[in-house]
Amino acid sequence: MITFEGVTKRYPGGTVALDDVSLECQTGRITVFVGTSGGGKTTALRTINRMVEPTSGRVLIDGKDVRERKPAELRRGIGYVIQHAGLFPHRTILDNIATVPYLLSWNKKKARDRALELMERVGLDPAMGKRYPFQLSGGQQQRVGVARALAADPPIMLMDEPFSAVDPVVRAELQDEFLRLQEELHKTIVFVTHDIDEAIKLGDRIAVFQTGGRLVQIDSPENLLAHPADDFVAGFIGQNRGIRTLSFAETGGLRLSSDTVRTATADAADAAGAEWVLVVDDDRRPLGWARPPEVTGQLGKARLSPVGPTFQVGGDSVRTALDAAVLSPSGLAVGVDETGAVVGTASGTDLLAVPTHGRGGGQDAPAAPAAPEEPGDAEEADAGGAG
Ligand SMILES: Nc1ncnc2c1ncn2[C@@H]1O[C@H](COP(=O)(O)OP(=O)(O)OP(=O)(O)O)[C@@H](O)[C@H]1O
Repeated sequence: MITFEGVTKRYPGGTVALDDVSLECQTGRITVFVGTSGGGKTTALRTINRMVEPTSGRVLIDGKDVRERKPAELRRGIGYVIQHAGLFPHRTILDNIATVPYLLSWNKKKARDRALELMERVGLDPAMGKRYPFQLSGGQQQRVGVARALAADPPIMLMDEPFSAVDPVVRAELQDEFLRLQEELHKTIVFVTHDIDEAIKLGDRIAVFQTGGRLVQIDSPENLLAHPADDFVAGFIGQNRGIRTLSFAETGGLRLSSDTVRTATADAADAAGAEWVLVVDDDRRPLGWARPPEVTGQLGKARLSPVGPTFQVGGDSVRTALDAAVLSPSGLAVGVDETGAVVGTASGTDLLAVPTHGRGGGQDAPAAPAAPEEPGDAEEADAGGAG
């Protein structure tokens, strides 16, 4: 657990980057810092590994003040990933990943074996190990950055906009793989982003910072969407709040209808009353939508409209199912099981009747307003270090 206790940071010149921030980052979970530009997210992140020293207040890791530990030793136990990866340009990919193991005096073979293992873990071909950073794409460089941060298996990872510099498709891939990796590794992760969608996708908890370094709300994504603490948070989350809330509603309990489902060999007369029927093969795989009033003979012989996106019952959220309904020619979403066989269909109204409930995690009190203080004179510590 990482604990911020009344942390304030005033830079020389008077800028208040953090204003009496108190919060907890739970062990083994992802806490995301979001908010306006200049809201203090990066400053907050860097107080954890002592790249920034607070003017007042304390940061504790598992109850111990980080100031009791030497910065270099502290940082070896904390992975750090930044935008553009920050790789050493004149070192090979393998040596970049092995940076911290080398610092820890592992022998060269062990360090390189670990680097190779991590390349596979983050989805990189180990053959790339001999290349230099400039010979990799932006997305590949970010993967190297993640591998490097994981090299010494630190329990904590600090990630400062790690996926911001890549295009949206690569970004979504990196996010998905990051979540898969976290399911295996259970690191305590603090992740900075300015992108609320990224925060909602990745965060177990989201901390929203406002200009002036004020923590406005820390909450689960569901609660943040459902109960923004104030107009600032509501505005920051933006429109589509209701639709986004549906990302957390599960389709497992949905009652699906089979009334509209027919096999390809069925006769159109059998579905005469229906405006649309979903035609399926013998394994109940969806083939397409037919309009019985316009079809004579076997349904499978009719001109079928494409099924469009489907949703996996119990696996996908109501938001995905609703998207499938909107894009379906019939207005009905097609629910399938894990083999792709049709379970049944649901209308938009059926889907919206599903209760949305949280994944857990109560609403914390927002940070108290700052007490006025004299400007501090703490200087920023060494801002380098890849560990
Ligand atoms: N070394 C520094 N010296 C003086 N002021 C600083 C320093 N670093 C940051 N600041 C100021 O502190 C405030 C918070 O900066 P910080 O980088 O933490 O914000 P942020 O929320 O991460 O912003 P962004 O989303 O734009 O990266 C800003 O006003 C910034 O200009």
